[in-house]
Amino acid sequence: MATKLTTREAVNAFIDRHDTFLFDCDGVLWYGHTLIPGVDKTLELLRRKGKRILFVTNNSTQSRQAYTKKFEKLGLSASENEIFGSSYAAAVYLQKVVDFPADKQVYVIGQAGICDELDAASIRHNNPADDSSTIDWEGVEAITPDPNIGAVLVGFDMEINYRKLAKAYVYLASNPGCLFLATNDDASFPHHGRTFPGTGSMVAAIKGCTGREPRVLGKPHQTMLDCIVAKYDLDRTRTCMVGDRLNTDIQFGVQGGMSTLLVLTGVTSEQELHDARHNITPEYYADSLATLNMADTADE
Ligand SMILES: O=C(O)[C@H](O)[C@H](O)COP(=O)(O)O
Ligand SMILES: [Mg+2]
Repeated sequence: MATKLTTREAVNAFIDRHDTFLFDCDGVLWYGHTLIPGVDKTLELLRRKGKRILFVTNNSTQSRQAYTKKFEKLGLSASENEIFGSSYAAAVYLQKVVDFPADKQVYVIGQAGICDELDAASIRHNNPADDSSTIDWEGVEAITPDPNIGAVLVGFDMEINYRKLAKAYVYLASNPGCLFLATNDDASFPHHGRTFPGTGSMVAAIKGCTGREPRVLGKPHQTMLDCIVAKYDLDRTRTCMVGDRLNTDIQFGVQGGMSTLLVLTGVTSEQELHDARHNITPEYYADSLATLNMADTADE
């Protein structure tokens, strides 16, 4: 049963129990370019208490470098090496795990974040914007298998269209050796208290037509967490994953041997949390990350 943080004593005990906090971004820190009220004070408070803070986002639309500028614009501070996005996870996977061949190319469905991280890892790829126009059947018939495409990588793409789906389909259906990768598979995207189609919608379209399962590189899959734990030599038992989605953030933390805090400012409502149909339960939950601002500050 999840414990709701509602008192100063409970918040103090929660904070004292942890050395490191991994924060999800969309639905926890912000909606798009709007800060969720009070979270800036929470990050300041935790840093004043000497806590390590890292950011782990499934949002593939921006690179780590671009995210540092977003943090700055919202009055938050975060260095590039404190940010782990699913585009970075995909680039690390292709470079370090797959050792992606230099003479092959990745066909990307997605936005700048993926392209920038692949560039940083010296992995060749298409420019998704080149495929953003509509297509007729003559154009579809001109799409042919391409043995130079070694992987199809799918992320959040607000310009998804039939041309892109047809290319991904042809490359994957014609070549079983072509990798099918997804930055993440979140079903929905939290935006100002509502939800909209998430990356999982784009991934499902290609799963549906090819019948192939992608390797998903973002939360809840543990590859990204293993990188973070190794890089910072984290003690999982004194690390807390803070997120708004049960089947990515909280599952990521539970499977990773960490404690977990669900906040109700994103995709999960209190009613959904208590719905017994899902089997993922956070250790703690709170109305917002800003709930932690109740903590004592006397001992800083
Ligand atoms: O559809 C998506 O890609 C996700 O909703 C979005 O990226 C989630 O980002 P996060 O909550 O992990 O920061
Ligand atoms: Mg989120």
